[in-house]
Amino acid sequence: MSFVSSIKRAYQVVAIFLHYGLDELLPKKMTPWYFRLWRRSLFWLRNKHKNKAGGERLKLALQELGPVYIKFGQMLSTRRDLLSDEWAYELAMLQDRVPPFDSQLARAAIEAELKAPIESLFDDFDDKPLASASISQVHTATLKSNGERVVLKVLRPNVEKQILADLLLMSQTAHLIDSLLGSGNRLRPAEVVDDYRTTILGELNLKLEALNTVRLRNNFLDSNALYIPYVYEDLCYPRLMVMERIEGIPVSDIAALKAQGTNLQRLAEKGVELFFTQVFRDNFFHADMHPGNIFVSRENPQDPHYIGLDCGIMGTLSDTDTRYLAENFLAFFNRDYHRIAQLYVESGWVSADTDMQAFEQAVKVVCEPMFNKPLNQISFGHVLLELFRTAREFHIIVQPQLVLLEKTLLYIEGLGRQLYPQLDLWQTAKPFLEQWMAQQVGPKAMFSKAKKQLPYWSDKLPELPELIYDNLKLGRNLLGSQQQMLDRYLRHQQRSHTSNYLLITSAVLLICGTILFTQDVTLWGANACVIAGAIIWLLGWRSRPKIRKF
Ligand SMILES: Nc1ncnc2c1ncn2[C@@H]1O[C@H](COP(=O)(O)OP(=O)(O)OP(=O)(O)O)[C@@H](O)[C@H]1O
Repeated sequence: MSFVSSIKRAYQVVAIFLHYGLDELLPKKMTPWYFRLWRRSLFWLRNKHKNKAGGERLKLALQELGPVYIKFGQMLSTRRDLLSDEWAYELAMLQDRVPPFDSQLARAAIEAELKAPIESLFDDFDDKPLASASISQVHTATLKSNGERVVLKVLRPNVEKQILADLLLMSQTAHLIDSLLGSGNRLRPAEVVDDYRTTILGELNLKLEALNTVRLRNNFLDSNALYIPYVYEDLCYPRLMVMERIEGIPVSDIAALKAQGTNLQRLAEKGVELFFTQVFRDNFFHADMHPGNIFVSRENPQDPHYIGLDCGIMGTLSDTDTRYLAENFLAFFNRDYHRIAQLYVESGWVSADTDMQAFEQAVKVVCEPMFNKPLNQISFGHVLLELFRTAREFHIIVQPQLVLLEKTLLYIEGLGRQLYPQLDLWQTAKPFLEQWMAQQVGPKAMFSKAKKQLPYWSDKLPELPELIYDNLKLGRNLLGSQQQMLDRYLRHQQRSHTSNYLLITSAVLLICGTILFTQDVTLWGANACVIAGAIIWLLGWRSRPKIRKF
């Protein structure tokens, strides 16, 4: 995007914000005189939606700004602890109720990927979209080959271009703010935008999303907590994905869940279990768990299960990070901030020269007010966020995967508390984490790790005699060539000694000859010394070893 179009887009963003009067929603203390002056200088951009409530205005503004802002709104909608119910409800509407795009464009995009007419593979393709979301649009159809009801998810036209342009603008603004705030600022908007960039770009390849969906589905095939729809892999492309159509109640529709008598406590607890299972058992977690992607099955309301969609953004952690994260949770649940600070160092998240006492003190400042509350009132996602922020002050670069995880925890927690406000994350998570830790250390863990390696060894075992023979042969050849090298080296050393000895002798004789010449004592003696010195020098020179590699 050129500089001019960047400026144009920046103006558009500001204009939309002001047209929806979002500046009026800022608290007075956040609007210093220069902000008010700047606002007045843009007097022609008036609030055109005075009659609408704040939440609705924010929703409409984000919607008009496009996918990048819509996703941001979705992220916000889960934070019921930060937003009023009315605002959260409005932002939750962003999830799958974005105005649809022309179905002819959708048809053209689908057929371009399939390289065939829709009717050749599907019956009853519905031109009216089932849902129209920020990145894609979803149409229903029936698969000709097996008569199954499916959905076709197709990317919005030009969505990549729009997203990249917006990200560039966001990143330019963030860098500008960064440099205005100086190096000591806690906000680091550029870092936030970079994280967000990685996340949102991952959503733009539906082929990748299809692969993620298959992997997550396989992890939960036998689960009574999560169902992931079947994906028709051979009908998936970068801009198109075909999968089983699911039926369920959107998790944010609490009224419908209550109406069918869903056990909300069980549902909230299952959400927490799912988070820990994905992170610790599978090390592959859904990192975009906003309510628009989660449905609840209508079957068995007393022991309900979730249905998960949209696996565009998935996270994984390294083994070490997973282990330290688990310990971190346990230390946190045990209210041991000394251990928390220590774990940051042990895990390598903090450099060894960090002022540990100061860091521990900072961790204490974050954790102590939390520890005074009952566990069911603590937001763990929020605490983790604060810990990462503290870590940043100590120049710790928190890896994007951990940030992704922290956001997921925020979602899960927001969702869980929305379903069941008394949700005690600790009671639900503790047994899981303790069991996991027990599996990681001790003889049982060693045994299970050895068991994990078993298929590898059973695969390699038949090759073992051949490998031993090859290695012995290699060893023998190596020994032979080493012996040759040693002989050559010794000969070289010997020649070098002889040559040095002769050259030194010749130098002595030449010096003696020169002295005898100057003394005018015996001319024949001086001549003999010089001649002998010259001959010996020649011999020494000739016997020099040649420079060679061994
Ligand atoms: N397999 C499916 N069966 C039934 N409905 C589906 C299915 N997949 C998607 N949908 C509907 O389409 C909506 C959008 O799908 P999805 O979340 O995958 O799209 P998206 O563009 O990635 O959206 P966002 O990024 O806003 O989450 C879902 O909220 C759901 O209502």
